[in-house]
Order: sequence, then C-alpha cells, then structure tokens
Amino acid sequence: MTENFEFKLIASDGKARRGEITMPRGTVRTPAFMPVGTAGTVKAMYMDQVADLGADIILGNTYHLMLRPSAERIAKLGGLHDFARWPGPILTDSGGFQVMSLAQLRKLDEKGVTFRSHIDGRAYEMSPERSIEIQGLLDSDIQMQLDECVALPSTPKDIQRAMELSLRWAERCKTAFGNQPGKAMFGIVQGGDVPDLRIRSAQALKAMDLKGYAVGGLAVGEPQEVMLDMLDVTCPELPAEKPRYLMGVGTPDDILKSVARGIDMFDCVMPTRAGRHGLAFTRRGKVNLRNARHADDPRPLDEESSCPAARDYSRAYLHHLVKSGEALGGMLLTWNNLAYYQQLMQGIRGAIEAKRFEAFSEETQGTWAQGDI
Ligand SMILES: CCCSCc1cc(N)cc2c(=O)[nH]c(N)nc12
Repeated sequence: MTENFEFKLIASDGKARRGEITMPRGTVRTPAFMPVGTAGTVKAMYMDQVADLGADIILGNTYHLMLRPSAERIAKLGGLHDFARWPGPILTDSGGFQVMSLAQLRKLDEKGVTFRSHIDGRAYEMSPERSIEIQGLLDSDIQMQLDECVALPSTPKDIQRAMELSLRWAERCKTAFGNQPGKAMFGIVQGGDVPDLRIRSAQALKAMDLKGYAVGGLAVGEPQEVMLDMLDVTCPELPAEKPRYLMGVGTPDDILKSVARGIDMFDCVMPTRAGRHGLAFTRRGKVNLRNARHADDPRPLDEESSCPAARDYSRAYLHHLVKSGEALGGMLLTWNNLAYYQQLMQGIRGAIEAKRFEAFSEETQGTWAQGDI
C-alpha cells in the first residue's frame, strides 16, 4: 500500500494506454469506468455489488452533498467513505457543472458562483477555495478544480472567457489544495469546440504540474465527431505520465473511441440512469425492456454473463417489472448495465496489454450490430 498518489503506465497500443493509479485507499486499473455515486449512493446498488463488478473507484458530487446532508455533517461522521460504506478511492466533482445545470444560478464572477439550491431555494456561494474545502471535508481522494463548463454550441468569445476563468480558478484550487500526499487535485481542460483554446487550456494546466488532468466541456450536446476531434487536439498537449479523465462520457462506443485517443478514466450516468428507465446494455447491443415484444420472451439478457441480473432472469420478467414500475426492475437493469460496462473495461485493459485493442474495438462494435437481440 502506498502513501503517495502515483500513476504508472503498464502498456500501450497506439494511443490507447493501460495503467494503474495507486493511492492509499487502493489501486485504480485504467482505462477505468467510474460509477456515479452522486448523493453518496450508486443509485439502486449496494456498494459491495459495485465493488464485486470490478469498479475500483466511484464518483461523489460536491454540489449534491454540500446541499444535503452537508459536507460538515459528513466530516463529523468520519468522511464520505465511512458514510457511504465505500472503502476504495472516491473522485469528487467540484460542483460548478452541477450548479450550472441544476441550480438557480444567481451570479458567476471572478470570485465564484452564487446560486440558490434546487432543493430548498437557499442561497449558497461556491468559490474555488470553498469547493476544495468541501472536497477535503468529504475526504475525497481525487478532487476536481472548480471550473466553468459552457454548453455547446456557444460563441468563441464566451468559450474563451470561460476557459480563461477556469484557468485562474485552477490556480486558486491548486493553492487551496496545497500538498496532500496520497491525494490529488485534477485540472480540467476547457475550450469548447475551439482547437486553439483547447491547446491553450491544456498547456497552461500542464505548466501547473498537477497530478492529473480532466477533459471537460464535452458531452454537453455536441456530436460525437466534435468530441473526438477535441480529444485529438487536447490529449497530445497533456503530460503522458499523468492520468487523463474524460468527464461525463459515455456510451460504450464513446469509450472505445476515446480510449483509442489516449483517455484513461470515464464517468457517466448512462448505465445507471438507463437501467432505471428500462434500458439494458448487452454484448449484442441495447435492449429496451419497455417494448411489448419482450412480454413472452423466456430468454435472459445474456446467458453467458457472469452477472445474475443478465443471466438468471427472463426478459419477460424484466419487462413485467419495468412496466409495473417495480423497484426490482431498476435494480436488476442497473446491476446488468454496470456489469456490462465493467466487463467492457476489463476487455479493453486486456486488449491493450495484448496489443490487440483495435481488433477488440472492431469486434465489440461489430457484435452490437447483430439483429434481433
Ligand atoms: C459526478 C459528475 C462528474 S462529471 C460532470 C461533468 C460532465 C461534463 N460533461 C463536463 C464537465 C465539466 O466540464 N466540468 C465539470 N466539473 N464536470 C463535468
């Protein structure tokens, strides 16, 4: 067990990287998919189930936890790991993205953001310093800088303004974070869909010598092609010896194509949210269990899966649960989806080690195209 935060590159295949992030609470095998545990829970899952599927790290959300139950209360109770019964590493987002997507934003200026809670309407101020303080109270292992993420499409002028503000906030977060052995603060590259701004943001953050780098400002409504083009521009500017995290991404197809461009870490609500809405991810593609065609189908989602939710329940039963609004429907499909995502990541890691990632990627995409699944 290490007292430090270290990233080690184990293998590469083209731009795809196989690595390991070691920190006191555990090792994260990369490329990694990080289940989103917004309010201290990966919705509809027990934490030991999440770990048993192969997840090495989960996400927490500063915005949600500061509003309820509050970071100070979680700190008094021993930190987020004890509170949520997750002993492994936790990455927390800084809160800015959620403020701008969920809250009634009242003011955004050099100091930070002022907003009203989407829960009770109370007013809050979030500065770079307060975001790092909250993430420290949560005892987060990987803390994200406060940033401003603009939706796409936006004007180049607004994208530049938000990118430059985020760089100034990165400096303040770095100062507030200080030196915490075993923990890390990641910078977030912004710059929208403007290549020159992306390069400037990445180069400026690289000069800050941070322990890891996220690519933000994507998966905000742009076509996949634009997202991938921005990765082609951004990743070469980031230090090869530090982990790279693409925020909010994505579908299995997004993940394969982003690993191919040098991304190491992913998070997305897709598998959990889709599971709660009746959508199953499988090796053969997506299955919408709301569809009446499943009403008499005795087959499981995937008879070869190691996950009981995929292997032991008929589509007819899953359809019944989803149509009936039974909680077990969302539980089983979330379990299936997270199992599929972790099996995909395990396959990706093995393929990079075996120097056959491109073939694995093509094979995987090919099986999704199968007919009636
Ligand atoms: C728990 C959610 C983590 S990822 C949220 C997220 C998602 C996406 N797509 C972009 C950003 C971004 O640019 N900045 C920040 N802080 N977060 C982002």
